Amino acid sequence: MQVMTEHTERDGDYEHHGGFPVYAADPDNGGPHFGRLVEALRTVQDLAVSTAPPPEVIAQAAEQAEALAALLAPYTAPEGHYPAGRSVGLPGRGSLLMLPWTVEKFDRTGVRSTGVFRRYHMGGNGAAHGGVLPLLFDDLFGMITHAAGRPISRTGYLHVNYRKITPLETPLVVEGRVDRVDGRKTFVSARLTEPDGTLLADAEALMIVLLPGQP
Ligand SMILES: CCCCC/C=C\C/C=C\C/C=C\C/C=C\CCCC(=O)SCCNC(=O)CCNC(=O)[C@H](O)C(C)(C)COP(=O)(O)OP(=O)(O)OC[C@H]1O[C@@H](n2cnc3c(N)ncnc32)[C@H](O)[C@@H]1OP(=O)(O)O
Repeated sequence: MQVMTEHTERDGDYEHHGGFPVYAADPDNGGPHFGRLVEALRTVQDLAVSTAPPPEVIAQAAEQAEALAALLAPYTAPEGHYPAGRSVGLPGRGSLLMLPWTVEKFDRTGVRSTGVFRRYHMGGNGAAHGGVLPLLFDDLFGMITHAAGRPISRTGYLHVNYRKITPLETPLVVEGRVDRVDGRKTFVSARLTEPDGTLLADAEALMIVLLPGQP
């Protein structure tokens, strides 16, 4: 996947991306063990919201979690200088915040991503939490805008239509594109479906190109 593509219609300003620093993808995806660490942490997240261990096991888990945090804490780095969010070869670009989905198509005509919602993403009665769908769509819309060669943009609005209960642990597809461009405004839309095409949710959003210096 190409990142920070070279140029667009706002050529002169493009390198500034508003007030954003220029990010680059991590070509090593965080090195040989990073993907494994992120996957293990995701499994811990799944278990943290779905297990009921006895107090002595909780105490042991707390100690191990505290030890892990102490191990990593000395290596805190500035934004854009850690692999999370920049490892485009990993699910969710290696960011625990993002859904662990895999980008399958990334070009000017749109972006498609596939994956599952896991136990961690559950809302009520076995279905995906309503809040994780906007997260999926928002990140997709950022990628769509980027893949279309637009400078860094922020979401002005994001509208989600929940059409059907979104299941967990079921392979799903999300795909979207730029519908229209009007100056700084990029209008985008996307659909979340089951592999057989059953529509679960659709969304539309307005992405607004940042002006120089805008945060
Ligand atoms: C990080 C990547 C690392 C590399 C890894 C590799 C690959 C990754 C791939 C892709 C990812 C790449 C990049 C993604 C990076 C960053 C994306 C971050 C996205 C976000 O983090 S997103 C967070 C939620 N987002 C906000 O936090 C926005 C808060 N907000 C504001 O910051 C301002 O609001 C702002 C600046 C957006 C606009 O403010 P402003 O003052 O400059 O402009 P203004 O208000 O004049 O709007 C201009 C025109 O939009 C119309 N308009 C505005 N809002 C509207 C609305 N709601 N409905 C209808 N129309 C609306 C106006 O009516 C006017 O229209 P007109 O010109 O026609 O009059």
